[in-house]
Amino acid sequence: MTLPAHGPVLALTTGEPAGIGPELTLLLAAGKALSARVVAVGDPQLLAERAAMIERPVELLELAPGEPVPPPRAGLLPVWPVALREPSLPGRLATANAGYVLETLDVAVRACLAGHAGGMVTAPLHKGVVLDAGHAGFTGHTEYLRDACGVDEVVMLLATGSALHAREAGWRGNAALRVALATTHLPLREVADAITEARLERILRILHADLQRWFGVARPRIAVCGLNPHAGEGGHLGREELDVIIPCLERLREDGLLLDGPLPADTLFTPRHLAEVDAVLAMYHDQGLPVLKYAGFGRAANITLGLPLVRTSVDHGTALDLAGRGIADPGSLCVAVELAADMAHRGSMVSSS
Ligand SMILES: NC(=O)C1=CN([C@@H]2O[C@H](COP(=O)(O)OP(=O)(O)OC[C@H]3O[C@@H](n4cnc5c(N)ncnc54)[C@H](O)[C@@H]3O)[C@@H](O)[C@H]2O)C=CC1
Ligand SMILES: NCC(=O)COP(=O)(O)O
Repeated sequence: MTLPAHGPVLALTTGEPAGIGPELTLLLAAGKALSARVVAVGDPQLLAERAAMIERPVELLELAPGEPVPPPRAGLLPVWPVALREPSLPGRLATANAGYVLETLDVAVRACLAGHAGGMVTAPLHKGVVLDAGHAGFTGHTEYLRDACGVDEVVMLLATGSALHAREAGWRGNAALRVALATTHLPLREVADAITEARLERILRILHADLQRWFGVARPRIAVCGLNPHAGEGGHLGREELDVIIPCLERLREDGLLLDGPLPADTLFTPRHLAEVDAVLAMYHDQGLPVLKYAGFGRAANITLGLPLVRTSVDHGTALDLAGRGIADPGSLCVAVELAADMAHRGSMVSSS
């Protein structure tokens, strides 16, 4: 297989139309030429309106998936059109457009699976409006893509920009951080029951394999958080560590995985401990992500591991308060695009070898 001359094609879904996704896409296209051929998936009329609103002239080029995508050029944005269900205004959510948002994801997934794109990057969607529109059980891109790709398990990993391209094993306690989650979008009340030995084993095996595959870490060392304060204090503050996490880690260590823990999350997230490991597995969303966002909000990306395609995303949400003003920071989207390009490049090298 020949590597693409102008970088891989990446499908960039433009996200919730009332949020900052469309304008971040335009800011990205208006900036310096990228190392990938980014194709926006969204409504061309919406993009033209937002470009005028934020005063960033961008030439839109409508294409169909599979048609040749020109080399990246500042000021040019190829688009695979998906029609809004109704006109959208910044900051005003409309349930009618939830189907539009999901259709952009479907178009991107199909393009990746058909080989028309080397990966997909997602601008933020609004989970609440998708649910309000009647898509019961929708909890986010991560789970939607798992189901769309027909896999049983995926892993959400967020990484700060400085950790994304770190090829060496370990990093030295600066702001570089990779945090994966054992559970993603669950009410806190349901978290403890969701942490089973079987789930933890699947998550850790995917994390181990994809740290090798995508980050080039030959022998990943993973630190695993406890669920309870002080990792359960020997069973006095909760038994999940003794009954579930420790037995799972012991079994996986027998298979050669390098796992530390379960460790108390409060002290695990300190430079001395982080310096020893390649990634941290947090037990739930708000155990791991506040630390990651403190370390690198706006300079980090979200990666879905375990999919048969490359998917990266931003580290933030729809920021309805900023939409339409042209002041949202495109930093995380840049990181997500560059990372997806890198991953797609690696993927094509693997499949060509
Ligand atoms: N990848 C995705 O699709 C994600 C979607 N979301 C969704 O976004 C919606 C809103 O979530 P929130 O918790 O309010 O988080 P949010 O990230 O949208 O906003 C939190 C704060 O960060 C600021 N902010 C966010 N992105 C920014 C940027 N690029 N530049 C400058 N400031 C920025 C906002 O103005 C706000 O003050 C929810 O429905 C949530 O589920 C949240 C995270 C990721
Ligand atoms: N906080 C991360 C987040 O909500 C990302 O969700 P997803 O839409 O990428 O699954």
